[in-house]
Amino acid sequence: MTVPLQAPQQAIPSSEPLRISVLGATGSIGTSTLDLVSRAPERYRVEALVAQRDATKLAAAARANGARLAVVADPAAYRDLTAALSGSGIEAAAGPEAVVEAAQRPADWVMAAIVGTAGLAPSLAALSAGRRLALANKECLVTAGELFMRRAAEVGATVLPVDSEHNAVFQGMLSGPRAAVERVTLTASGGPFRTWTRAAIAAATPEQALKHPNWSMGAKVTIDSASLMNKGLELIEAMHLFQLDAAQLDVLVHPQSIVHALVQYSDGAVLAQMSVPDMRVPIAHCLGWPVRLNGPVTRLDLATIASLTFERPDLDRFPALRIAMEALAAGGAAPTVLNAANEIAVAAFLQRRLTFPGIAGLVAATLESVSPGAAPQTLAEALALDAESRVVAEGLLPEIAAKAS
Ligand SMILES: NC(=O)C1=CN([C@@H]2O[C@H](COP(=O)(O)OP(=O)(O)OC[C@H]3O[C@@H](n4cnc5c(N)ncnc54)[C@H](OP(=O)(O)O)[C@@H]3O)[C@@H](O)[C@H]2O)C=CC1
Ligand SMILES: CC(=O)[C@@H](O)[C@H](O)COP(=O)(O)O
Ligand SMILES: [Mn+2]
Repeated sequence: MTVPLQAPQQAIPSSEPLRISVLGATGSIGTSTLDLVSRAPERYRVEALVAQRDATKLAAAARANGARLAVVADPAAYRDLTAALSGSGIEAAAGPEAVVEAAQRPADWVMAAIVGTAGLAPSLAALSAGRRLALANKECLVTAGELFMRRAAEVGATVLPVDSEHNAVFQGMLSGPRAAVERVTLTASGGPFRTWTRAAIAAATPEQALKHPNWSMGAKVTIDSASLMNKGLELIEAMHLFQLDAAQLDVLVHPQSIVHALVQYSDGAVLAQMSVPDMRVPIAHCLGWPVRLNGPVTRLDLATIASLTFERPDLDRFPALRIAMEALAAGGAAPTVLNAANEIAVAAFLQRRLTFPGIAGLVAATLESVSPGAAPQTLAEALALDAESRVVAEGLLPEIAAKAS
């Protein structure tokens, strides 16, 4: 099984607490997940919580939720973690192998919310162990979507889409039949620069780019939203999750972020999924699946919102979306190169080593310099091409930074 596009007719019996693990527990998605879990502690048993190096936050979350194991990827944070967990009885571990082991630990439900390609090996490990995987980490699918979804099918693992648009598509497709789905539209807020001129965007600072109009998220996805690269990554993510062709997918800018996606059927019906922009809605959908939980979010009040507006994306002012669409159409390993270059470019922009337009510039230049070839078929192949693309992008960075300044 992959994304379960038919809801079971009966709820899965649940006399035992659901054993859950959260990869990326200290981040925006991880925190929202644990917020839901902490509201019904009798229903869940927290197994493993994983972060990169924020030992203080991780230990606090582990204590608050009675986790069995807390893991930091960065071995340098291990001492702080053991100190913060002292006397709690919670096991501590560190290093990339410990992260993969935590992902494979017996659990009924695993949230994959590590940011970037760093999340690929642990997410794949959880999937390969047959866990029900709530997938927030879109970079996994952009880098290695073919092999990721193939592995899910081979082991019969369930993949539940967490990304708000993909969760909306998942909900829209449940009305089925799958074969009657004609078109899928992902909405984009347009980001903080939606109405800015090209000249103003060229001078945008990290602080300005980090001010998302509607969502509170980690830095990397927030910068991707500002460049619209996020929507490009999401088109590739949707293609893999729902086995769609590039021609069946499109993007509509919707500044209110109330409608998250549209699924159009062969009879002309279009299903839209709506909610206030709060990730606890799609996370709760995945946590409860196939049952609907009672969610804590503000209820949608359309009369107060009054108007929902839609416009086409401007690919001239936001070239990152065009580049991602071209990588999607090119297929093969182009998305792997695109994702790696984008991770380098976003980090460089946040470090003020690159201008905002330099993000798209560096991704385009990297795609021109690396011959992508066929889509990676193994984790080793995906990680090798990812590493090679990062080296190329780092090498091109000074030239692109000079050009774009
Ligand atoms: N935030 C959102 O609303 C949405 C996010 N997503 C996707 O979900 C993923 C997570 O996003 P978000 O929560 O915003 O990101 P954050 O930056 O807020 O959190 C990232 C998490 O990953 C951990 N982490 C980073 N690197 C590693 C590593 N090498 N090994 C182990 N853990 C690591 C961080 O730990 P530490 O704190 O120690 O650094 C942190 O817990 C991204 O792929 C994003 O695109 C998708 C839709 C919406
Ligand atoms: C919440 C979520 O799913 C993000 O990926 C969101 O899509 C970001 O907003 P944009 O629509 O601005 O990209
Ligand atoms: Mn999204």
